[in-house]
Amino acid sequence: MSLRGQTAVVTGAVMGIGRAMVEILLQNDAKVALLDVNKSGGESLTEALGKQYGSQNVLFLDCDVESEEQFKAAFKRAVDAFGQIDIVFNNAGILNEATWEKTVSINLLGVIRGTYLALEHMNKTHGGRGGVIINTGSMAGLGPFSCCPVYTATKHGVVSFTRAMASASTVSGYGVRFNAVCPGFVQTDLFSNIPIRLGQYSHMADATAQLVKKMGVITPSQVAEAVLEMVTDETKNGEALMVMPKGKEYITFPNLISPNK
Ligand SMILES: NC(=O)C1=CN([C@@H]2O[C@H](COP(=O)(O)OP(=O)(O)OC[C@H]3O[C@@H](n4cnc5c(N)ncnc54)[C@H](O)[C@@H]3O)[C@@H](O)[C@H]2O)C=CC1
Ligand SMILES: CCCCCC(=O)/C=C/C=C\C/C=C\C/C=C\CCCC(=O)O
Repeated sequence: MSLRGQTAVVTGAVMGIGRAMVEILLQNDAKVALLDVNKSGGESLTEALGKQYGSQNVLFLDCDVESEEQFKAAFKRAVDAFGQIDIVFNNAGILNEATWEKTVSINLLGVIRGTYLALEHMNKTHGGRGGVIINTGSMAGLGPFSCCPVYTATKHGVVSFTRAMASASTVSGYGVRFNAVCPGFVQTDLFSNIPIRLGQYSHMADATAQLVKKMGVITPSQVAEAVLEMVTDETKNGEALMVMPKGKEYITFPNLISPNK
């Protein structure tokens, strides 16, 4: 499937799931702006990707999603370089229950900030040409993950925000689809040094390791393939797609509130 002529912005693009998404977008002929706080890693990755996919198709932008100023400037530079933005993957996230305010700031506020800034360029009611925004949730955004209450709260926030924005977009005619990807355990850097990341809940690390053994672990590429499906399938809006070793599943939620009823 070709995304030729389409431009994507990916946050948390240098490692893990974000990096896998960058690669699958480039393999499908999109142009990609990589946003990350890891400047040296981002520059060397972009140089390598430029050699493989063409330097005109890939751009690194040093950007902390906690900073409105840096994020706004990064979107502007992506538009200046590529002409428009069609696909946004708000993916940057951390797991740290000790620095829990930062976890909220990156995982939830960063996604909201990235969504609103993206809409400034994509919203059809403001001269944009529409597109799709995918936000990274987690299985922890669908049910409680007891060793990480704050991380769980941020991911529930991401899933709910995404679904509410999908509905708002439909009602308001933004022409932008919104979906959340909800992976189980993924083999990335975030999945290392667990006791430190759990802070006051580090005593639950062993019990969680049992859960990991039971549920299994997936690769970043498996997540990227699931995200690509929601990018390209124009029928998908307001979805939360769970990605697990046993496969993918679109989650059915109770229909408690609908503006159309
Ligand atoms: N690894 C896992 O088991 C799972 C991860 N997730 C979510 O997937 C997303 C990506 O996580 P991973 O790839 O696993 O992590 P990772 O640690 O491998 O990669 C995260 C990337 O985000 C960047 N980043 C961190 N803070 C940033 C900031 N303030 N601004 C911009 N970039 C920043 C890092 O430099 C890094 O390149 C996160 O939202 C995470 O919560 C969801 C489910 C499972
Ligand atoms: C069921 C909820 C899945 C949520 C996944 C998620 O968003 C992030 C998970 C990140 C880390 C997992 C946290 C604790 C894992 C505990 C031990 C890991 C043991 C690793 C090992 O080497 O076996």
